[in-house]
Amino acid sequence: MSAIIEVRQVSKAFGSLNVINDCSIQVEQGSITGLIGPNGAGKSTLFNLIAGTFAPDSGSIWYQGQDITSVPANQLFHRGLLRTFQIAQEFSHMSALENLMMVPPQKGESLFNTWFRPSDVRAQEAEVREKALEVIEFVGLAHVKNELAGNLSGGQKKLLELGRTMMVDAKVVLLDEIAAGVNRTLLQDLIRNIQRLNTERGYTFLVIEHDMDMIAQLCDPVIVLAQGSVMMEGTIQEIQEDKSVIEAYFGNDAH
Ligand SMILES: Nc1ncnc2c1ncn2[C@@H]1O[C@H](COP(=O)(O)OP(=O)(O)OP(=O)(O)O)[C@@H](O)[C@H]1O
Repeated sequence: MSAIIEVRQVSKAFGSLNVINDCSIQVEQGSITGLIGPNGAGKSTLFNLIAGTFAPDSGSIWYQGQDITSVPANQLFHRGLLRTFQIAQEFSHMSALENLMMVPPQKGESLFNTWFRPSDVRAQEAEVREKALEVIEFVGLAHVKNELAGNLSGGQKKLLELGRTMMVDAKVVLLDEIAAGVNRTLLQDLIRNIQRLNTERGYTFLVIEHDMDMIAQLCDPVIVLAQGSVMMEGTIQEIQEDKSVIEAYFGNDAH
C-alpha cells in the first residue's frame, strides 16, 4: 500500500495557542484510518488543514504524491478529496433526493451549455437524477427520498451526508464525528455503508470519532493525537492496551 495523504511536520497556531505541533501522519490508500484523541487534541484542526480550510504555519501536506499545502477546499473537492458537511439549513426544506442532486458537479458548469444547449442541460439533469436515485438506494434511504431533509432523523441525515460524497468522484473522504447522536441501528447502517464504499468503490476514509465501538469496528490503523502531535499509531487493540494512551485519553476522557 502507498500513502494517499501525507502530513509532513505540520504546525498550526491560533494566536499564542499551538494547536498542531510538528505533526506527521500518513493515510494509506484504501484504508479506513481512525483519528482519535482527547477533546482539544487538534483533530478537527488537522482535518481542516488537510481539507484546505486552513493553511498550516509550517510543514507540508501531500495528496496522491502532490503537494497540496494551502490548496483551497473547493479545488481539493474537484480532485476527489472531500469531507462531509452537515445538511445546511437552506437545504433542509428540500427533499432528500434533491439534496443529492444539489451537490455541485466536479467540473464547472459551462455557461455556454446552459444558454445555448438547453437540451444538453436537460440530459445532464436526467443523468444527475438517475445517479441520485442510485445513491439513495445504496445508502438505504429510498423509502424517504421525497421527505424534506429537515424532517429526517439524525442518523438518516448522516446517511444522506455520506450519500452526498457519492455524487462526485471521491477518492478520500474525511468523516468528522459522523456517529454523534445516531442510534445504534442506524449506526450499524452507517458503518456498513462506509465499509461498502471502501471495498466496492475504493474510497479511503480518515475518521475522527469519539465512539470507540465504531472505531473498533471500522478503523485500522488508528492514530492517537494528543496536544497536536501523534502519540501512537496501531490497531485499536494495541492502542487500548497502551498505558500512556489510557492515561491521556481513556483515563480522563472516556466517552
Ligand atoms: N479557528 C480557531 N480559532 C482559535 N482557536 C481554535 C480554532 N479552531 C480550534 N481552535 C482551538 O484549537 C484547539 C484544538 O481544537 P480542535 O477542534 O482541533 O480539537 P479536537 O481534537 O477536534 O477536539 P474535540 O474532540 O473536542 O472536537 C482547541 O483549544 C480550540 O479551542
